[in-house]
Parts: sequence; C-alpha cells; structure tokens
Amino acid sequence: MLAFKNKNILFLNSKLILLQHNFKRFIIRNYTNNSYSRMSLDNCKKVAAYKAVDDFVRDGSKVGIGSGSTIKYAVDRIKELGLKNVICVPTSFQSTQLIVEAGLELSDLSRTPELDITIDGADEVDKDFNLIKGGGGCQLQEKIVAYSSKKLIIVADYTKESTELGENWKKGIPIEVVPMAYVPVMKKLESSSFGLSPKLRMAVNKAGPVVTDNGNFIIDAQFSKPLSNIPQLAIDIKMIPGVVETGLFVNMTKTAYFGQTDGTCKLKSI
Ligand SMILES: O=C(CO)[C@H](O)[C@H](O)COP(=O)(O)O
Repeated sequence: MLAFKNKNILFLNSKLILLQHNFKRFIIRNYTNNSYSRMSLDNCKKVAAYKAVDDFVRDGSKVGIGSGSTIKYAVDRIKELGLKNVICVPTSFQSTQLIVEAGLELSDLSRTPELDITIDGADEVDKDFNLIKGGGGCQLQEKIVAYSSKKLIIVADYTKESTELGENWKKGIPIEVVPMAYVPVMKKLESSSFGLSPKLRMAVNKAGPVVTDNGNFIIDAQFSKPLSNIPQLAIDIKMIPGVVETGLFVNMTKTAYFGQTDGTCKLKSI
C-alpha cells in the first residue's frame, strides 16, 4: 500500500481522494481511471449529517438524537468535533447506544425537557416538509423529542427528497399501536376512506411481529394514490383508539439536508 498525504489530498494506491473540509464545505471524491465515481448512499448520509452538525451543534448544545442509519454519522461528527458540554437526548434504544458508545453525555426529557435542536433522519420529505418517519419503528419517541426541541433538522440521502409523500417511499405510513388493538385498527384503516392497505410489521430473525421500544406493534399502512390533506389524515389516524402515534410528521421541521451523489449537500429550508 502506498499512501501520501498533504492538507487536502490523500493518495492511496492508485486512488486519489480529495479531502476538503471546513465549516461551509465537506467534499469527499473518489477519483479512479480519470472519472469521478458516484458516492455510495452511506456517504450521502454522512455528508448530510456532518453538515447539519457543523451548522447547528455548538459547545453546550442540548441535542435530540434521532434514530436510523444516518444519525450514526451525526453522533460520529459530534464526537469528532470534541465539543464541550453537549447534552444528548435519545429517541430509541439504538440512539441511546450510539450516544453511550461515543462517550457523549446522555440525558432524558425528565432532566432536559427543553432541547435546542433535534437532528433526525426521515424516510421521505415532501415539498411542504411533511415527513414519513418510522422506517426503524422509532417514530413515537422521535416525535416526542422533536416536539421538545426548538428546531428539528432532517438529515438524509438524496433518495428521501420527493414532491409528494409516497413517490419514493413505498412501505407506507408506520403506525404504532397498542398490541391488543392491532386487528381493529387495521380493519378501521382498511374500511375507511383513507385508501390505506395496512400490514402488521413482522420481525426478521425472530418469530412474530416487531415490538417497539415502547412494547407496541407497528402497522405499515400502504397507499396507492397520493395522500390528500396530510394534516387531516395525521389527525384522523391518531384518533383511532389504540393508535399511539403515526409516522406522519406535519409542521415539525423547516430544514432538511440531503447528501448528493457528487459529494455536495443540498440544504432545503423554508
Ligand atoms: O424514522 C426513523 C426511524 O424510526 C428514521 O429516521 C428513518 O427511518 C430514516 O432512517 P435512515 O437514516 O436509516 O434512512
């Protein structure tokens, strides 16, 4: 292996990797055979998470830490920056683990009920900043923590940006339900005018349904036509007895970072 490095350039065998990194820009490009190869989806997530942390997390920040694969990079970046007195409130067992493993200060909403920001991923973000969340089954705690924050900042790869919900995310709206209510809730969703096809989310490598961090089940409610009046739909679903929370996040964020395949980050804000 042959390696050579200066401030902005790293040569590794036949590959030239350009590293340029400051508050405003973060670019990693992989140059092989005279052409730029497109970044992996994971790198797109990393670019978005790093940029959001650089822009919003400071010494003493109280930060809600979302869940999913993108948020791992935000935790990595908070650790890497070596910021002082950052307090982190998790949104799931997974994010608790990330915070603890990174050696960051772990808190909860009882001790830290008011947060400066929450950084979290999303399964889809539409043109009006309506979100579908809960692909990882954590939407209940994610919504509570986001609601306790002055700002919710979404970090995602470019595939999560869409015009209408359902354009890219085909798995439906994740709905957390009390276990004893899952059959009547599914029947209600099916028979109502919502146009939803509900399915109980089943576990992988374990028999039976997925059980959330709160001991509940998840129903994924698929829809075949574009959702109309999303704010009303979110209320109507939530009103069904047995529904604990939906993965529809309405009016909760105004800022989203989308990592792009060329290594740049697209900031969308209203
Ligand atoms: O809502 C979530 C978990 O409940 C996640 O934020 C969402 O599924 C996005 O995950 P990823 O960062 O892995 O794409």
